[in-house]
Order: sequence, then C-alpha cells, then structure tokens
Amino acid sequence: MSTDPTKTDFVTIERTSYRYDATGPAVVDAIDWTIPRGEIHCLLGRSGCGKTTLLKLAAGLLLPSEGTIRIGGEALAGPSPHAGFVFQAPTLLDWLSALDNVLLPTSLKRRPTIADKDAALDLLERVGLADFATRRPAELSGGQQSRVAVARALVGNPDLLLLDEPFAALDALTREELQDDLLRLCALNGTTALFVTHDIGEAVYLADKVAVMAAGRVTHVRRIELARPRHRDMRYSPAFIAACRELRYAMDGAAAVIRRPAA
Ligand SMILES: Nc1ncnc2c1ncn2[C@@H]1O[C@H](COP(=O)(O)OP(=O)(O)OP(=O)(O)O)[C@@H](O)[C@H]1O
Repeated sequence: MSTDPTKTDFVTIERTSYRYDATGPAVVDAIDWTIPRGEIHCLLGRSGCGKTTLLKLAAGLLLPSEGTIRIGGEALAGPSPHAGFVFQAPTLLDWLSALDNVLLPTSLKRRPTIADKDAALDLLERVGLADFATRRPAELSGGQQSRVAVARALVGNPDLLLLDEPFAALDALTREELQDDLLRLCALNGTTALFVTHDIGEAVYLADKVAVMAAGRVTHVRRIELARPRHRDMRYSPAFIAACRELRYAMDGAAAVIRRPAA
C-alpha cells in the first residue's frame, strides 16, 4: 500500500514468482511491491538477481508462475497497453530515421497522421534532438540513440514507463544528462516508472523508492527523501551519500545471501 494517502497505488505486484523452467528455481520469488501513481521506483541488484525478469512481468511480456500483477487495478494477462518499455540497448531500426523510430509503436498499429508526427517531433525536441529527426541511428551517438529510445517509449503518453538499464552503455556525463531528461519528462506527464539499474548513484538520484534485489527477492527497501525536482548538486549532499552508503551495504549483505550455501 502507498504510505501517502493522497497517492493511489498504480502498479501492484502481489506474491509474484516466476520460473523459466516449471521444475527450476524461482528467478522472481514471491515478490510483493507497489508503486503509487507518479512515483519512480528503482530495482537495484547484481547481475542475474532477477531484475529484468521482474520488469518483464510488470510489462506483461511474461506472465507470473504464481501471484498477480495489477496495473491501474486490472490484472495483467498480456502485454500492458499502459506501459512504454526502454530496453538495455536502444534497439532502434537501422533503416528508419529518428522520427520514424519514434513513430514505430504508432506505425505498427496504423498509418501515422500529421498529428502523430507533430507529437513525435515534440518528443524529439523534449529530449534535445529537434535537429536530428531525419538522421538514421548510425548517424547518431550512443547517447542520442538512447534519447530516441526514451522518446519512442513515451509515444502515446504511457502511464507507466519500464526501463531496463537504458543508460548503462553511456559515459558518466551523458548518463547524468539523460537522467535529468527522464526526470523532467516523467514529472511533466505524471508518469509512473520502474527503472532497473546496477548503479547505486543512478538509483538514488532517480527514485522515490529503491528495492535491492538478490536471488529473486527484495532484500532491502529504502525511501529516498531528497526533494524534487532533483538537481546535480544533490549528488554531493550528505543525504544522497548516506542513501548510497546504506544501499551499498545492503548490496553487500545481499551478496552474502547469494553466497550462503543451501542448508
Ligand atoms: N529466457 C531465459 N531462460 C532461462 N533462464 C533465464 C532466461 N532469462 C533469464 N534467465 C535467468 O534468470 C535469472 C535472472 O535473470 P535476469 O535477466 O532477470 O537478471 P538481471 O538481474 O536482470 O541480470 P542483469 O543485471 O545481468 O541484466 C538469471 O539466472 C538468468 O540466467
């Protein structure tokens, strides 16, 4: 449940487990989690702990082996119409311009209208790519490609944005710029977001709440009380550093959980 009575829960993950193999281990193991509307939550954890799997469950790209996931009160039975997804690699189509890549979710459903194109150009402008609409992915930098991928996920103004380490391949400064872009766009539209990352500083900067995952479970939860809008100087504040330190220790503890031999 949301701790803020003015906010309603938008994403509800109830006792959800997932096994890739019916007889194998639960890669996501009995997770309970809720995201109030308009909040940004981050899943933090080491490689292989089940973050991407949980994100795919929240997108409806995988269906739980046990438990239920609700978006806006409705149990997911397939890919959610409410969600935009940004993958680890930008996954743009090489032969399409930046504009046509942003329009792809629309083009897959119907022929884009002038209004669709205007909306896509507006999104490109919002991510700083107004002058790059006709360029193909190969003519864009890695950061610019990631911006196109974020713009594409925001087409149709989804209520929920699911992001899987979208900035992992970028240099530190470009990554910080994209984090600011993302926060600005989410605040503008009241978008709820679930963001997967390995990076503790990224999680603290973006999130209202961070979940540390290990071996398919949430092992630690930290609410981030930094004011919004966030700005770069906050990264050097005592509150930011204290949150990073707590999460780092939590991840070390989580590693001990992984290493502990089975009883
Ligand atoms: N399609 C699949 N079939 C079988 N096992 C899978 C599949 N995808 C992932 N797994 C396994 O499930 C576990 C969790 O994987 P997942 O991708 O969710 O982890 P992750 O925390 O996102 O890792 P990373 O940070 O490296 O992306 C891993 O042990 C992985 O090998």
